[in-house]
Amino acid sequence: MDAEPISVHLLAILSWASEEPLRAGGIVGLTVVLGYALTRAFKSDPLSHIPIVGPKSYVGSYIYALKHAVRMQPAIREGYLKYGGRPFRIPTLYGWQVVLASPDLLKEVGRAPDDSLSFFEAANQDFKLEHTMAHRSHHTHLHVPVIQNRLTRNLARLFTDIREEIVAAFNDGLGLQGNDWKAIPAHDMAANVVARTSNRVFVGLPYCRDPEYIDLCIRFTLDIAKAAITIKLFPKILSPLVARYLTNAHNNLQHAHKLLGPMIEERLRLEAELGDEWTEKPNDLLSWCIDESKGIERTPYEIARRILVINFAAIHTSSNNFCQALFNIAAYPSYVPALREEVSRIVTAEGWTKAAMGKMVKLESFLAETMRLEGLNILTMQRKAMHDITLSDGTFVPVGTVVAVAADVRHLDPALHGDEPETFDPWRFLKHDGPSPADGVEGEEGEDKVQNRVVSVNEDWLVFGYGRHACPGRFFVVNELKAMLAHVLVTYDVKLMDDARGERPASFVLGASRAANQTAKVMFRKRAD
Ligand code: HEM
Repeated sequence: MDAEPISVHLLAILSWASEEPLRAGGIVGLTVVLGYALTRAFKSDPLSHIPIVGPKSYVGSYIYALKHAVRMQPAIREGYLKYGGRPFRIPTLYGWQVVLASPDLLKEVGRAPDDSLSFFEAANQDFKLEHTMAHRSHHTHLHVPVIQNRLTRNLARLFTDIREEIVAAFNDGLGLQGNDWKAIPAHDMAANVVARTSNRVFVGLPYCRDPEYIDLCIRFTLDIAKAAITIKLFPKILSPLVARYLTNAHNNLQHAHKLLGPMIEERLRLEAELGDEWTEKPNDLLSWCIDESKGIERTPYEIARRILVINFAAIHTSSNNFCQALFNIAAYPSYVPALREEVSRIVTAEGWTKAAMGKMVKLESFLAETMRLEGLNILTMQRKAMHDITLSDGTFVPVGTVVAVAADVRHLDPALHGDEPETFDPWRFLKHDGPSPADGVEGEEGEDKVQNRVVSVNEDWLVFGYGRHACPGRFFVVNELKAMLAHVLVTYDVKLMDDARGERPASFVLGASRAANQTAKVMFRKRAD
């Protein structure tokens, strides 16, 4: 199945060739519709057995696809309710999106090996990774076990560095004077603090404070997304040339090599010279990636590229969720005293440690609720069929089809997550064990527990995916996000801008992805006490 209809290529050629925008607009519009209709009309439909959401006619489904290109959520919900958890498909501008929603099928997809339902090939189709990141990082994944095992195991030891970088990054990023309020562009600030903090652990000082390197780490993900759109506008045969000359994918990789290459070279030299006697060896993700790199992976260029690949997975995912939680702190001030009390009490008793973060159950529930309602993935766990497959419910999935799991509708299902699922309830995931103060049982006090650890992966909680490709960075990032939020709560007052009129900045939704509002500002002030 070719996922890029002829119309998309025609659109590209026409819009490049024409110098009369208005007339070209009309011609392009007509061509898109005709191209799409022709593409579909002359192809047999290998997915005809999977029910469709929206109109069944060619032109009707194209108009439906255009309408839902911006917001796919209502279409997914319609399919979820209409087909009662059975697979369904939605027309998109690039072909059919097959959606799975039943717990059994999502478990099956999560467990499927990559030579059957491929995570990497689905990501490649989306982001054209073989051209934007080059094939090596796309096909080798040594960083995944490194993140999953070594990063996770070292979190307690690295926590002092994480905390130090958070404090410094907020100080530098906010630039507050005295006790005055200051309006801060929330999204950009969040990206900067997250990129610095994460890279303190990825590559260490001084690189995590180098504005040029941090800018590259933040920009890289967006450049990949833009490059993928450009590449998809042209026939596949031209992809390598388009990636090389019409996008800055290649320049970004060169840039990373220029910035990190000398340091990586020096580390490789010391490793070769001193081996196990290198007592000053940095304890960071870069060192662990070097340890695991063999043969042609073990060059400064390849290792620098791998660090960018890790940033691609880490920065925007983390900063978006931090920004969404920050908007919730600003928009729902009535919950702040309880959160502040919890953070102050635990930090006073334990200090700023990983163990202390684990005890902040109200903060964890607050973060989980933010991710449930404002998480990045409306659809998740995209997988591409590498051969014809028949799922356990009998659904036939032809080779080349991309399937995905409906995360949002499960997160909004009242049977799974309780009443009023559309409402932000920061204590939704708290459970009080034992008597509460209101019970008046003397000498006994129950304790709050969080029912849903954010790092969980199960069929009802899909923010980090599920199964063999569930996010390996989740243990790191949940600690990082909690440490950042705890720091904000006890160090700053935060409120919405006056002109927001009490309304939380709306998220930006495109297709099946959601991002925090990119332009909204939030007011910050250093707390007096
Ligand atoms: C709040 C932040 C984050 C969210 C919401 C998130 C979410 C996800 C999701 C949904 C997947 C795909 C799971 C699947 O398809 O089954 C994934 C994969 C991945 N994530 Fe994260 N992630 C976050 C942060 C991070 C961080 C900080 C790192 C690195 C330190 C990271 C590294 C990765 C990698 C390498 C993969 C690919 C795993 C594989 O190839 O098997 N992520 N993440």
